Amino acid sequence: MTNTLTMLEIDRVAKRYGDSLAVADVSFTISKGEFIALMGPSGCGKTTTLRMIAGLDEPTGGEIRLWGRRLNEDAPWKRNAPLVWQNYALFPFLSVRKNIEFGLKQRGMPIRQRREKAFEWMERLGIAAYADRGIDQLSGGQRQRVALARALALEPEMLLLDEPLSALDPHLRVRMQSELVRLHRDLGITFVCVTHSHSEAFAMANRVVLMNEGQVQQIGTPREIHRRAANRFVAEFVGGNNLLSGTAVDAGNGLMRVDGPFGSTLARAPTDRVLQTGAEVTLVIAADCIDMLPARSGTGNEIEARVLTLEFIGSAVTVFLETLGGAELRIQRPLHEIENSPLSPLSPGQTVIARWSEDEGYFLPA
Ligand SMILES: Nc1ncnc2c1ncn2[C@@H]1O[C@H](COP(=O)(O)OP(=O)(O)OP(=O)(O)O)[C@@H](O)[C@H]1O
Repeated sequence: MTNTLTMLEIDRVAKRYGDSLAVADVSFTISKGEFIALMGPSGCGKTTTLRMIAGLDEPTGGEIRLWGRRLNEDAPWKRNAPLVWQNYALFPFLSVRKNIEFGLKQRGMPIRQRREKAFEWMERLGIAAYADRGIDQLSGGQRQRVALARALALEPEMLLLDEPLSALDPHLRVRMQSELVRLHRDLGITFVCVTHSHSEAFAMANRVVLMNEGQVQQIGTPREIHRRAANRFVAEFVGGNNLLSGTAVDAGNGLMRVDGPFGSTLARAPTDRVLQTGAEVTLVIAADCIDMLPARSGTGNEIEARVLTLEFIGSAVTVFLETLGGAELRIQRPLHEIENSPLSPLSPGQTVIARWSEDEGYFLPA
């Protein structure tokens, strides 16, 4: 169904190269003003999907519609007004200003006007001081800003970005992430960004399209994907999840007991299907939903476990535990919480109680 805000429709789109199917039947819609991330592992078909949206590749099946109008056979230059591809290489022999002016010149904008426009965008992206420098005299972050200014100067309705931050060092990448989010918010342009990094996708996008092997695995807000993975692939790809395999034991009251090497745990029974007693199931519990206590509190699921290792990631700590039955559990907590816990100083070999409530876990589809 097309609603008034639906800008772009990717409708059962496929792309075949000889015998191999790079994109196999992908459907999703993009509303005006959204920041969409196309995310997935290498080779999943995300770049091919973006290239088809840009008109750089023609689909071998399905239809792409912009504001309800079929785009499949339109050459990129015909789409240029609404859709702009950000990743074309910069011209190394032209100055920053001339790089930004280039597309405007191609569109026939008079010299005075395109000077003004280029200046406006250089100011906006903080690169006006380098206007007359050559591209090879710029840092990676500055080049990234030039590429953005050049694309945005064309005033697109939709900006298409393919791994825009991949060439930057980690520190700069995080800064550019915030900058892209701010630009998106200030400009109201629709952004579609390909990335293989879930932290990047989740930090920037309103909605994430997660792909694998040429197919969409899940579409949702970062929170939805984090809190309710649609399948095993998603639960594993986004990281930070515990996948507990066990046997369902009927428990009643909307709860289901699951027994496995981690012990015995209760979770809300799924509402969309009936789980038979004895069925092999996989429960997902996000690492940040598990607490660590020095002793049992008598509420929720409580499993005794031994600390294996601790991993410090900025202000968060991932603690790897082993249960008495030999299952591995991971827990993610803020560093200050670990430091101020009665368990502090937490160290390998220590015994703790891992605790989570019955509402935290959910079952993967069979
Ligand atoms: N021009 C081409 N000819 C043949 N096969 C291709 C072509 N372009 C892409 N493919 C194949 O299609 C599949 C999807 O490629 P695509 O570039 O879309 O993946 P991706 O998810 O963007 O991966 P990456 O993150 O590595 O860029 C891959 O198996 C790739 O080898």
